[in-house]
Amino acid sequence: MNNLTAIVLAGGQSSRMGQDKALITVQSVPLLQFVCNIAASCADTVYIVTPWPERYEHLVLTGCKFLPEAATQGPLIGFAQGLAEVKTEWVLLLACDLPKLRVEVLQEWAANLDSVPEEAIATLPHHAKGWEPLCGFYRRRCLPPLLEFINQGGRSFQQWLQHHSVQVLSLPTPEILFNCNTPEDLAVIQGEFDDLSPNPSPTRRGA
Ligand SMILES: Nc1nc2c(ncn2[C@@H]2O[C@H](COP(=O)(O)OP(=O)(O)OP(=O)(O)O)[C@@H](O)[C@H]2O)c(=O)[nH]1
Ligand SMILES: [Mg+2]
Repeated sequence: MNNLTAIVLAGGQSSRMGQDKALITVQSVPLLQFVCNIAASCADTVYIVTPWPERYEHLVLTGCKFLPEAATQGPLIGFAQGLAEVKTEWVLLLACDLPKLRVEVLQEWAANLDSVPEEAIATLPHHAKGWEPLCGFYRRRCLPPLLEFINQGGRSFQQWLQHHSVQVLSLPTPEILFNCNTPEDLAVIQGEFDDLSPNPSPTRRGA
């Protein structure tokens, strides 16, 4: 299809949510399944990096392959583990808690990877708090500097990216990065989808 692999990270503690975010359903679809299906529409190979693949075996994850981790050591280490398997020049990295991700936006970004300057190791959205490292593209050749950073004790994407050239990905709407971390975030997203439904719940509409 193209020269792209995707890595979906699904090994977080979900401590703010209080239950595994990967299995939370939005419009009846578990979040991990939603994100992986979008990833599979953009990339030939999709790896799911997680310490607990058995939790997700019942999901419909066509064309996706689990890469089991020994333990949760944070997203940067999970990414490095996935990246070690990648054979393509570019990899799309995604969190599993992005309920507003849009396939057409990722496909458009993927179609423009050829125009990213050679010196950039990644192309990512940027917002007020810095880079959005878990919804963007990295060059496979960033693995050696990433491993060096990790071996020196580094665990933060923001700190690692500070040392490198990164190209900004333009966002058609910041909404697609909506991160579902807490029960309040979940209530917001479920409320929005309820409002779009042809038969909105009478309790939400109120009198
Ligand atoms: N494979 C893997 N993924 C991780 C790890 N830590 C976080 N992630 C993933 O990284 C993404 C972003 O995680 P966060 O939203 O920051 O948080 P979280 O750890 O899942 O949840 P909190 O405990 O509430 O911070 C999610 O897709 C997580 O599943 C890890 O150790 N391994
Ligand atoms: Mg998150």
